[in-house]
Amino acid sequence: MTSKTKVIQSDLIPANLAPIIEALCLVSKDVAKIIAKGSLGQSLAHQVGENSDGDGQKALDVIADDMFAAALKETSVRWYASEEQEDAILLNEAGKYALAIDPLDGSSNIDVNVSIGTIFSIYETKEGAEESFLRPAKEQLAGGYIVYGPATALVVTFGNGTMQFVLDPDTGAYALAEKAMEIPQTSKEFAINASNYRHWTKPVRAYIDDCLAGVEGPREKNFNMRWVGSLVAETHRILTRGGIFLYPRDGRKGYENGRLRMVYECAPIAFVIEQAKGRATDGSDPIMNQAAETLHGRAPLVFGSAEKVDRVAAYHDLPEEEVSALFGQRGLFRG
Ligand SMILES: O=P(O)(O)OC[C@H]1O[C@](O)(COP(=O)(O)O)[C@@H](O)[C@@H]1O
Ligand SMILES: [Mg+2]
Ligand SMILES: [Mg+2]
Repeated sequence: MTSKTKVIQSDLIPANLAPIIEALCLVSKDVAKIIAKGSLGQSLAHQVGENSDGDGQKALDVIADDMFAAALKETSVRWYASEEQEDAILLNEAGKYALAIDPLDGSSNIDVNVSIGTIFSIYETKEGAEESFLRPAKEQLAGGYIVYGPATALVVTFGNGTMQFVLDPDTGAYALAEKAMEIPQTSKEFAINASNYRHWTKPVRAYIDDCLAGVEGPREKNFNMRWVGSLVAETHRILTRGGIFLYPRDGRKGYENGRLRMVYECAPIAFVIEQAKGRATDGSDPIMNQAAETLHGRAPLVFGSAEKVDRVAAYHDLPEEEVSALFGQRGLFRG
């Protein structure tokens, strides 16, 4: 990329947010290079600490966080809230925006060469940090992610559809690949960490049981399962070929609201999905209408093809006796 060409050039990016998106793209190129060096480069996967959510902090979590914070300090971002920092930090006193970020999502995959990513969310800033981030997800100005996979791609929405830009290794710039992504409405794939089956609530167990029952069960068709352990990778797959993702609340201590954090994971992913004509709920109610109570507060997350997400909500609405019934007696809409 010559110094003249911008890292991302598109009239589809609102002018007021372009400098922030450019900063995210420039840092993402450096993060992609660090990841691409793998074990030839600095060690990325060893634990260097613990974040406020009690997760082990990998070296790359912290490296990426430092890189994004430093670059965004030069933009109009006033508050910077990160998975890797206890509290939001003041970057630019005069900044107009509040940015929340999961600098490195899918950390358990860093050392096994599986796709990982960065998730971000942008709001109009308010005076204080809490009021800037603890607000309904539908107030986001922008939401998106960068996935570091076989291709490095930026998927972003500003409220007028979901766009995909791909990093062209030949030019070193992100180029528009899709102007309006739409989630395919039919798919036979579901994504859930099935090892937690015994901890799930009855509606979620019933929904998965009925998928597993295949053609012999009430769904009368067979399904396939995927679980990458990287939210951005699952999101990208579902945006591209449909399906449903579930990280529900479960009975484990600390998982009363699932594992994913509202401010820098659920809210931006919900925004991207809804703008691609999909659906994102906590199992029953839209994520976009909800606000986190604390910066690292969690929310159960179910998203994907609208009909599938609606079906999960219907399981939550079933009377207790019907949920517990063996599959086949459920009064659910057929199809
Ligand atoms: O290991 P589990 O319980 O299956 O959870 C996997 C989920 O955890 C996450 O890795 C959490 O994100 P971080 O890696 O940023 O902490 C998601 O990307 C992924 O969907
Ligand atoms: Mg994450
Ligand atoms: Mg993370």
